[in-house]
Amino acid sequence: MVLDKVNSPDDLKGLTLEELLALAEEIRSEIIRVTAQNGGHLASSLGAVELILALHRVFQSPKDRILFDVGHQAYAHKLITGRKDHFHTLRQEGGLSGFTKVSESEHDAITAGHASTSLAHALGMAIARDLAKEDYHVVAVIGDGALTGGMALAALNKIGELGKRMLIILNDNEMSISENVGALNKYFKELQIRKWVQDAEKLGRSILEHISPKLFGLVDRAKEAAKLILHQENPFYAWGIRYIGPVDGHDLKGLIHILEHLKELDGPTLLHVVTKKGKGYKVAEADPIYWHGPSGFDPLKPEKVSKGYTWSQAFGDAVTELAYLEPRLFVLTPAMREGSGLVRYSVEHPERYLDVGICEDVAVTTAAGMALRGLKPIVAIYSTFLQRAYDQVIHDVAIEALPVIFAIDRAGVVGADGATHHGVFDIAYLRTIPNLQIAAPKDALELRAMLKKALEIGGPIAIRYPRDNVERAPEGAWPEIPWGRWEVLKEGTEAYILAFGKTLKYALEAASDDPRIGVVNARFLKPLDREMLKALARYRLLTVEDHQRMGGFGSAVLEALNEMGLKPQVKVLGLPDRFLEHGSIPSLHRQAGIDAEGIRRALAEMGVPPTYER
Ligand SMILES: CC(=O)c1sc(CCOP(=O)(O)OP(=O)(O)O)c(C)[n+]1Cc1cnc(C)nc1N
Ligand SMILES: [Mg+2]
Repeated sequence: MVLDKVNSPDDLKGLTLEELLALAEEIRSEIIRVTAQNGGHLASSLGAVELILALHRVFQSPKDRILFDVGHQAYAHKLITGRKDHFHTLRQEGGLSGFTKVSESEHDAITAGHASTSLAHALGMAIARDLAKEDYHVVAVIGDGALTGGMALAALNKIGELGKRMLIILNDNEMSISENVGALNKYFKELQIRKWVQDAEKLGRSILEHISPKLFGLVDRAKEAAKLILHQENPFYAWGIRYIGPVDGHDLKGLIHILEHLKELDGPTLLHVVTKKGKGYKVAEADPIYWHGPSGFDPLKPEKVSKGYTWSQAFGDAVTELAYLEPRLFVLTPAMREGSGLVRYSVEHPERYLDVGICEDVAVTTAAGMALRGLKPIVAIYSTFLQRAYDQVIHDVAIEALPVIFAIDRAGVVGADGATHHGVFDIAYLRTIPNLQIAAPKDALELRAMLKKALEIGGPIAIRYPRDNVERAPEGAWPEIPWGRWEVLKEGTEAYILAFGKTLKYALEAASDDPRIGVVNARFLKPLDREMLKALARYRLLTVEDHQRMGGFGSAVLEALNEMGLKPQVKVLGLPDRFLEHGSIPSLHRQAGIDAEGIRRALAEMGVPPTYER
């Protein structure tokens, strides 16, 4: 195997083209093999194999810095940068991260996971390089989806103005997780269709075959002039960035050739490569949406597997039905149609559905604009990605108490995607915002009740729910819910567990048949149910949440007790003040002590030990 000979990118330099092509196929097989057992970002990584080999052939990592936006497409990069013997641990507890991670390898230029960060990182690195009068290349690989993010477009604006030497590789596969959106995306498609651009490209390259790279700049300038004369208003020119392409992102020889030339150029250059998401694996090429992130499959007989009925689907079903009852309802997603359970809704209500691209800030403020003009928008968004729109929640929604609902999916630890994706800060970053209410349903029925009530009462409301399966609620069921009121699920004589959201199941398990332990579904965090809290203050109280301990639900309870002048014995269970890495959700909960065992331990520490050894 050629891969056996590759322990660092330097080992690529001595390989023949045939060996490189063979290596690409070996890498594809290894990516399929390991993703089949561990799950992971299969289609994106298969589509970037040739590009990554060409980059590491031409540039000298780690001296040259090669950045991968989102970092989910970088499995080939991991395999050729000394991690092939650990690749089987991908996304497993204690194993390799599923994204690039600075602390994992000197070849990982950035810690990624959230989209659209690579260009600003690259700008910063180029400035630092030039200030230190050092000499290395900065190369940023960014997907067409990630390029829809405002951070990326704003960074381009600055990069063009400063004219720093760097190479931006636009990996255009016309896909985000769903089909990509946006005017730029439409323009790229047009570019690929305009045969003459490709012919001009081929002409330019064939001339280069016979002349020295030095003149490449001339040809490049000539092409620029040609494009300008032909009114080829290429947005990158407006940004002051040299645009080259589109070129075939799977033509290894051609990529090496053009990268050799581009590395000689000064100033910022964007190379537009066209790739096929899922390249080299038929099922993934045919359905890059499902195979973007499969959770595991038989590599010889790859079939889609159902993950069971999820909270995301429960949300999708509820809003799809609600839209028939409430004509002003409008649902927005920042590029997460499938993940947020909105496929059915987008088909049944296309005129009241909007995928804004990977720009959560735009999603929230667009919703604010809609609310100001009479609509009732719901922003369907992962907890971790809502972090990208914090100011918009405050400035554009909460100050005017607009009727925007935040359906916060993936609230809590999310498992194999790890620290960049755990949704464990939203309570802390939302609960201090005036006018904004926060709730967490215990099941799909309560989710339906909360969504319907939230539409009726208006005002910004955040409803958070976990990455988990949930029992399906009957279609048409719209139970009433006493807004702001908690629910006692089990009476107790000595202590009460106040559980918020997902941890309720652990609380019921821990209390099980122990008459001393009561359990409360503390489903409203803002407003807290102060009346019930006051009534329970004569017991020992244990709060538990799938969220950072600091600033979470428990903090809110402590503050409320303090304001009411009540001083019961209280213990707060939550996630520790560190980043939890990737691993299985139950294992991460166990490590954090918020599972049933952890709750029992906490109760014992409070003087209410289990009635018998378990
Ligand atoms: C992994 C993850 O969380 C991905 S990968 C991905 C699509 C990226 O499309 P791109 O065209 O850049 O790459 P491609 O897959 O190669 O086509 C999204 C939207 N997400 C979720 C997401 C949402 N929002 C933000 C801020 N970051 C991320 N990572
Ligand atoms: Mg893409």
